[in-house]
Amino acid sequence: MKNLIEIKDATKSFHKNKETITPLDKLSLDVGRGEFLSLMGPSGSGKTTLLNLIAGIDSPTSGEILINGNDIAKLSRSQLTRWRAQHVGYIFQLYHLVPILSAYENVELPLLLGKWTKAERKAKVMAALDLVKLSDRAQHRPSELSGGQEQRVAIARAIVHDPELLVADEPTGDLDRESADSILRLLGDLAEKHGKTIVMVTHDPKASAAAHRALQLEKGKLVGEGHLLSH
Ligand SMILES: Nc1ncnc2c1ncn2[C@@H]1O[C@H](COP(=O)(O)OP(=O)(O)OP(=O)(O)O)[C@@H](O)[C@H]1O
Repeated sequence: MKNLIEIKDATKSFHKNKETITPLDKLSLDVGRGEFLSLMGPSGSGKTTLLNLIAGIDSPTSGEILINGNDIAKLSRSQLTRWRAQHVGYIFQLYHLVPILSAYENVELPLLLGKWTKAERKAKVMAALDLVKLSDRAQHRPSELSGGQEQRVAIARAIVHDPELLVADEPTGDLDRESADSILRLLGDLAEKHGKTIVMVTHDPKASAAAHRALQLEKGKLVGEGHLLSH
């Protein structure tokens, strides 16, 4: 199977008072294995809603979300939580690191849910920190790191359990250009050298241009494809 993600007619709607809000409207989308995809679009166009459906944080009102051929829209809340812990890494704009823990301990967190021994955890954490080029900062706390380094720790935490899917919501939104570019190169490497499938929401055309494919959302529908900037 070539695609990791196959979304078929996914709709998400909410009822508020007597109004129905439809952040996603019968959206269909395929994402290949090892593809780095960016989603752009105006505020309120449904980008985060779509990302949350792909990551199994939320379920669609109707439609299918096939990941690896498995329709996660059919899973119960607890099945979805278990599925997510195994298959998805989430990267946030503001890193969401635990301030009182070291970089090492932050990266170790997702592994504490599994049944690895301490030595196995150590090998995985150090491999992830090595991949983001921060093994020399393992004992630093987030406040002792730059924004770009904090985001690298957050990426190490997202990949430490070796998920095939990474979702990133504005991962460079809080970074200066140089740090942003280095994070984008890292995400590109994770797709190209490590086979991760990455779906990234961004408002930054330059970040979007770093992806293999860029899609534009408007009012809950895909309206266009292509890069706003060339490489
Ligand atoms: N739980 C909810 N209940 C009601 N409406 C919601 C809910 N979640 C999202 N929405 C609405 O769905 C629409 C799309 O929201 P979404 O966060 O997906 O947009 P976005 O494209 O990510 O925007 P931004 O770029 O500002 O983050 C918005 O109008 C929002 O108010």
